[in-house]
Amino acid sequence: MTERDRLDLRGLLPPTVMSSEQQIERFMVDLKRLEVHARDGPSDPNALAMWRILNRLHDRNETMYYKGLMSSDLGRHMPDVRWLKWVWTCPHHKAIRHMPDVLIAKIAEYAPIVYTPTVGLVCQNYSGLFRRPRGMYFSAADRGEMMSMVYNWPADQVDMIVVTDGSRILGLGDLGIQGIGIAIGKLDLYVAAAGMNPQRVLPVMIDVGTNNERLLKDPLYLGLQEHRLDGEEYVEVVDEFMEAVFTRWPNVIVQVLDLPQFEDFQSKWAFKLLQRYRNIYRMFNDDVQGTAGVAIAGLLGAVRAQGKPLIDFPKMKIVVAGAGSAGIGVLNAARKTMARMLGNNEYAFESARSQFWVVDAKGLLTEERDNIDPDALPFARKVKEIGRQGLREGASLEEVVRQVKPDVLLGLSAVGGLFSKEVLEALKCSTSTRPAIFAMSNPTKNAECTPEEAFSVLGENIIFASGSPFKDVDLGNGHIGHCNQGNNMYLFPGIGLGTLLSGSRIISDGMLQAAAECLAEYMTEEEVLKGIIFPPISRIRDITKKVAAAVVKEAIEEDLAEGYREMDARELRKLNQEEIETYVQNNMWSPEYPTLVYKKD
Ligand SMILES: NC(=O)c1ccc[n+]([C@@H]2O[C@H](COP(=O)([O-])OP(=O)(O)OC[C@H]3O[C@@H](n4cnc5c(N)ncnc54)[C@H](O)[C@@H]3O)[C@@H](O)[C@H]2O)c1
Ligand SMILES: O=C(O)C[C@H](O)C(=O)O
Ligand SMILES: [Mg+2]
Repeated sequence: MTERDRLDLRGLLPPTVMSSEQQIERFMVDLKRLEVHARDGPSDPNALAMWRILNRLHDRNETMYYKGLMSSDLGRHMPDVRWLKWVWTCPHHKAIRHMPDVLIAKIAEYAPIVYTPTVGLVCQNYSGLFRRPRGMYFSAADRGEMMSMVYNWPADQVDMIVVTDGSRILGLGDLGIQGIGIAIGKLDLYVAAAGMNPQRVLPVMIDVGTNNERLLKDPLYLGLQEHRLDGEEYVEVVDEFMEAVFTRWPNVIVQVLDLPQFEDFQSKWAFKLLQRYRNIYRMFNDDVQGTAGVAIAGLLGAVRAQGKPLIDFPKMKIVVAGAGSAGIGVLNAARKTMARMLGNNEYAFESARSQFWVVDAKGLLTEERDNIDPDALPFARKVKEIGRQGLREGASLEEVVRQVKPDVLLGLSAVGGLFSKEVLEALKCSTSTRPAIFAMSNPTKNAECTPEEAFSVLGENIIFASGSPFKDVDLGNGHIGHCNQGNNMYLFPGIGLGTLLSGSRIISDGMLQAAAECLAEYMTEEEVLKGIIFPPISRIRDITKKVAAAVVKEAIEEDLAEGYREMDARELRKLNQEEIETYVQNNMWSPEYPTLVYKKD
């Protein structure tokens, strides 16, 4: 550590210091792991190999990497991965610069590699995959040092930070320091979808230990090998980190903006930290707030897909499986949206509550539950009420679905296959003309059901969305069962960009709501009636631009917008809708080489 401090490297490398022997062993074990995956793997070795190749390109040539991810028509010209192999074998960096068009790829093809689901596999294997550092590591061992070590980061400007403590990575549990992979993957979307400048994004891992016994015993694990800090000690570390990054990158004079997104924290901390920081710092929690917005857009899409007016949303009966950060975030937002439609008063808020049934690991949640989580408490059903519905505390998901006959079954449980054949059969009793199934857990194997399973049990008259990408289903009668990807990726890049460009000091509920409404309105009536309620990922840059514009507009209306660079608050207020979109568009980074040498013809 003394050597790292002399070289100003604190925080730029994972906390564990390894000998060269250990480094070689780590490399060899990682090499072998590919074989193991190939032999017995449910994991996809091909996806992991593609990630490695892309990652090397990311390290070597950022412009080319993002150009590859962002453009939209490789599919037609280059339907396979030949270009990646070519990049890999090309020895001359300069040669790449002269052949940009060859390297154009499409985001729909590569998002599943750099983001969900492959990013999950990457996190699970990150200690082995680690080659070059990317991002910063603030560990429990750095307490008292954070204010100075934050200056070790080489960039003077940082627009966007994605930070995780690795405690709940997708549906994969505690992956400790290896969770930094998700911060890197999310920031790839900030660049590719929102046009954030890759030089000004910072992935961060707060390493407060891990409770994953396998990692605690793994000699090649790169993080702190101690149990997680808890309570006040934990909060102190996160406080120190927040203070350090906001001290180095305040936004007033130098117009440098930073904006952290909290990602994949255990729910017990997610809500506490959100309440602690959201009114002081410009931050948001993607799993709580981003997911909620995407789910609201999906739920409103499901109402439209039944040919009903949006005002019918408060009549929907919704069963939610999973009451963690994502589930509770969705429940709160859906309840508020219903209440707003019903008159926005206390009575409306109270009556909206009765549209939800929450099933967690212990079954149906009621007021009879011992040690009830305070965040889930508002959604615990009254015993008398559910008695009349033939239900009880702890009733199984299947029973709940059978008795409630819901319009929507939404999963954020991280339990793959939870929507079993029996549960889907029970949904046949739904009183809806077109029930909706949202199997939102990630990665792929954690999805509550696949689209094939849903369409095969329930037939074609359903709406289906999943968190990870699946292919549409050929229903065999000339019809296609559409599989939507309901993932917070449709919102977080736009929320980040919109906040940055508005110059708002906080991210208000109104700004989040505007983002969700923008996504909900994005699909045309015709698309929605076909069951297409979310855009395809190939349109992510366009939807992100619109979401960002909606966030800027709302910040202006709420008088929160303080402006960005030459666009001060007064100028911002003069812009109409179209001009706001142009302003957003003009501030999106594109992967082009800057001209360094000008030559007269
Ligand atoms: N699609 C998206 O955009 C999106 C966004 C955020 C989270 N997610 C996914 O949602 C999942 C949950 O995330 P989280 O942060 O809320 O996790 P979490 O650990 O905070 O919560 C998980 C919840 O699921 C419940 N659960 C466990 N077993 C269950 C069972 N058998 N039946 C019903 N409920 C059960 C738990 O009791 C808990 O309430 C993860 O897989 C994550 O990838 C998806
Ligand atoms: O990372 C994703 O794909 C979505 C979400 O943030 C999750 O935690 O699953
Ligand atoms: Mg997440």
